[in-house]
Amino acid sequence: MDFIDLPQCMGANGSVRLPGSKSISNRVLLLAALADGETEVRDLLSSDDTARMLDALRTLGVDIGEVESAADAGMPADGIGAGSAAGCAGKLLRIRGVGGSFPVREADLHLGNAGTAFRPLTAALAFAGGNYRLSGTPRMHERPIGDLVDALRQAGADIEYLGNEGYPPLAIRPAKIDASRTISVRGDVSSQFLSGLLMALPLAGGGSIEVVGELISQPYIDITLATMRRFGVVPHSEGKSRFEVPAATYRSPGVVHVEGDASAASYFLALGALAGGTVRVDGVGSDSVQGDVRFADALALMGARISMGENWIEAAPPAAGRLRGITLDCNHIPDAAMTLAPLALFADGPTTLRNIGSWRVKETDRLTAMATELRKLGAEVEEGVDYLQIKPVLPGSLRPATIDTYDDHRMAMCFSLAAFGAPLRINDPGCVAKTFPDYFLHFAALTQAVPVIDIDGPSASGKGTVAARVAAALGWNYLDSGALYRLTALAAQRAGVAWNDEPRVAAVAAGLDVVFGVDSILLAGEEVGEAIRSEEISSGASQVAALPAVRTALLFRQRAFRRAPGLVADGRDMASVVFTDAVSKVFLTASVEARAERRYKQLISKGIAAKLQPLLQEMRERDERDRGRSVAPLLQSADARLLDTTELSIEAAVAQVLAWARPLLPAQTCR
Ligand SMILES: O=C(O)C1=C[C@@H](OP(=O)(O)O)[C@@H](O)[C@H](O)C1
Ligand SMILES: C=C(OP(=O)(O)O)C(=O)O
Repeated sequence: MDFIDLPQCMGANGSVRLPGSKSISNRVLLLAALADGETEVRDLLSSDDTARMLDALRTLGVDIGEVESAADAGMPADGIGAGSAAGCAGKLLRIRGVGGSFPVREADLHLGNAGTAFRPLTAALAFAGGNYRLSGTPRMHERPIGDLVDALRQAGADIEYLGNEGYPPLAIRPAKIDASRTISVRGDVSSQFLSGLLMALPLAGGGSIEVVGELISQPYIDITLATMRRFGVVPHSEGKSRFEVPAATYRSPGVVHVEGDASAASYFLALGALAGGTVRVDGVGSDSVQGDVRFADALALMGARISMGENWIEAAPPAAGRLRGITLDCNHIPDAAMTLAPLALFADGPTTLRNIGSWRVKETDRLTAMATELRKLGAEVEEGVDYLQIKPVLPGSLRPATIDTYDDHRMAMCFSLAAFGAPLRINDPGCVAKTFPDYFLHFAALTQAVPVIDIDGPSASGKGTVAARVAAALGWNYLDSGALYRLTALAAQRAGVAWNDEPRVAAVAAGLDVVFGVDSILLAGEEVGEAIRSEEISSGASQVAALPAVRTALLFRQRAFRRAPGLVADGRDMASVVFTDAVSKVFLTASVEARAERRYKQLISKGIAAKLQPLLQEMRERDERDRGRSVAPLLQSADARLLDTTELSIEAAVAQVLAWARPLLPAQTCR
């Protein structure tokens, strides 16, 4: 399983230029493809969902060319919504419209899990007079489409379910289309059905639509109407329940500029509200056509300080105290509402997100997924049919955890925010590619991680003593990573597992039941501080540490020690593997003779019989093994400073490590 480990984050500030809006991008692509004339599309979102729409349109015979970059084109542009994301690393495309009918009349289209491709293309192709098969990911085949098919059939469309009734995949065949009678469509499962119908109706010569029952996610209909208007078709509507779509052909407006993605903005604004500084997003603002900009209102309700311009939004934490817990009907912001769930962990009281039943039929069942993963962090969560109530976690008590993301981009992005409370491992982070492939790069650039000082070195170099004292001097946490390998060796021995049995030792490492106290180490409830220091266990530790599966099993355990205000970590691969981004890296060593003598004195002082020569020999062998092992060999990282303690006192070594580190530390983490 692929994963990303996020260190606990202490602060956030800076600005992000948002990627193009997914909802606008896929609407613009479809209408530009159907229109008369050529359209230049600027700042299009480049992601899986738009790639699925582009592939489909090309398969249908639409001529789409990619041009250099938006910045190079140098032409004025009008936005869909005035707050366009100029300068964001979006694509620039030229689309030669087909003037109302796709040239390719038979095609197999794979539309991934892109609702904004699947639903509107189903509607457009139902009126296109060809033979088409539309399929998607296994999850897409679990996402309902029956209400849209029912509506299209009222106009005579010939659509067959190829799998389960009411769900993709679909077969569409040529049919006699007659949209003269009002088409009724349900809108309580997804607004994308109505959006698809609205955009397709001009292909059927126009017509009337009546929405039956409640319409969810209403602001997305405004995006649809705005995009249609931009392409020259002006529907009339009575509220959000009746629509008249004229008989008209879409006409290219020439150049279209896609504004930034308001749902993507929510993660950064939440970061600002939680951990700012101030975080600013560029590309959406008060002029945006996207309903998800109203996420900023929810943040304001929680006490965050929000400022907004036409094309930007800024968020900062409350002037005093924690965010407030809120109760909110989230029907109007179904996607951005997810971002409120991890924020609720840090509020001063419970937060209830209401009217979010549609979450159950999106990339995953988001209600259950969210509740399950929040609970892993130690939160108390109540999951209702269409609501979530989340109780906050006491400051400092969020549990480090491995978060599953269910192939849902928003789960991955939302949970990155929980790293404000604890180090996290996020599984399958690549799923963000659905709408925001670079998300984690932006997240890392905006956040300040808890600082780490790495102290690596060979055995008996004094690194443990020095590291513990540096940690005490700074008031930071301390990780003796060697102790985890020693504990693994001891636990394996006690379980009768041979130290060279890699899979079984790795399983022991993964399941270690350890509690580190100030002066104690409990293994399965038993004090083992002395037991793990024996020569036998030292040798066992060196053997199990050479097993790659054991090192992998212990990696996140070690990273979970990175808690505020800072961490001093000692070991052998802190700088090269575990905490590669440490603020200061030290390689602490001493001659092998000096180290053997130190170990000898240590043993004698504890009343343990020892001989210098065998100790020296063993230390040489251990050095050899540690240097020569294929995974994480003991070596001085290129960016680490060498500290030779052969002639140095512990006090002098501590003072040197501190003197190197102090100028590099963030101000709030220093004593
Ligand atoms: O029309 C759109 O662009 C969208 C509508 C919403 O879906 P529902 O209408 O299914 O809630 C939203 O969740 C989705 O991400 C995009
Ligand atoms: C629900 C979402 O996607 P889709 O467009 O596939 O419905 C989403 O992006 O959160």
